[in-house]
Amino acid sequence: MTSIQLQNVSVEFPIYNSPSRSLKNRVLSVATGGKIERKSDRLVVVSGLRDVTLTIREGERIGLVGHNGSGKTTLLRVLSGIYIPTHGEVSIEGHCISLINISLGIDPDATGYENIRLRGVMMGMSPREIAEKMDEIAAFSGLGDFLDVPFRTYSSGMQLRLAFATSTAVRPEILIMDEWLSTGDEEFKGRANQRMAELVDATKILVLASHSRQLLAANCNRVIWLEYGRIKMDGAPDEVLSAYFGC
Ligand SMILES: Nc1ncnc2c1ncn2[C@@H]1O[C@H](COP(=O)(O)OP(=O)(O)OP(=O)(O)O)[C@@H](O)[C@H]1O
Repeated sequence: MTSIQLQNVSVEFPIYNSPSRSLKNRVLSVATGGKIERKSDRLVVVSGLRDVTLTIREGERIGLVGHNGSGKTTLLRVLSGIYIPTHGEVSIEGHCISLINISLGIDPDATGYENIRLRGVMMGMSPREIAEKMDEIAAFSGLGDFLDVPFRTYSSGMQLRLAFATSTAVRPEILIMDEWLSTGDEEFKGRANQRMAELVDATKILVLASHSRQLLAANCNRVIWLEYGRIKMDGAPDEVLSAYFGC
């Protein structure tokens, strides 16, 4: 059964070389959603997440909301295995793909085809799976003969087409996103939107962080509001989004 379980998870970023003496000797809540704490004379830490306990089950489409610095990206990175919590336990059952950075693994000097392989490996695809999907990814990218030349010669739109086509070629059980990926010119955008909708439909658990009420209301069946790295509210989208957006 696909599931995610977080037990008392905290993520702290120690700040070395910080002007710690200029920070007051107490917890500082900044105007945004972040928190800086002076632990001792020598140690200043920024809290990303604080004591988060959370269970996500199959079928749930989770939306994350919160002010800048409230911990949304930190949580997505913990779920993607990029950050190991400073405290607490994370247990993830199911094949998980993160679309937080779709250009991760891309080598500017490698060709389009080589980059499809590199990115495929980064996402945990086997060489055989990559070979099976190669034609479909190449066709979806619409890059034609450009796939034989180095990535660095592509326009920024072409680079995104390649990263998008490759990153959305797998069907994970758990999908982690921080935006609705939509890229390219009008023609590509239409196809990209459809591909994203199919990907989200096929996934068993979605975790999507966004500042867009419309996007969260359209795609989520549960919304979690983070503030200062903690869960402030967790419930039905209508209820949480109304409370967060204030209407
Ligand atoms: N690499 C890092 N080093 C130090 N502090 C960090 C790091 N990454 C995040 N933080 C801190 O952790 C807190 C949470 O940041 P995070 O990026 O998770 O917020 P967010 O909710 O995604 O914000 P936004 O809406 O602006 O993207 C912030 O106070 C931030 O300063």
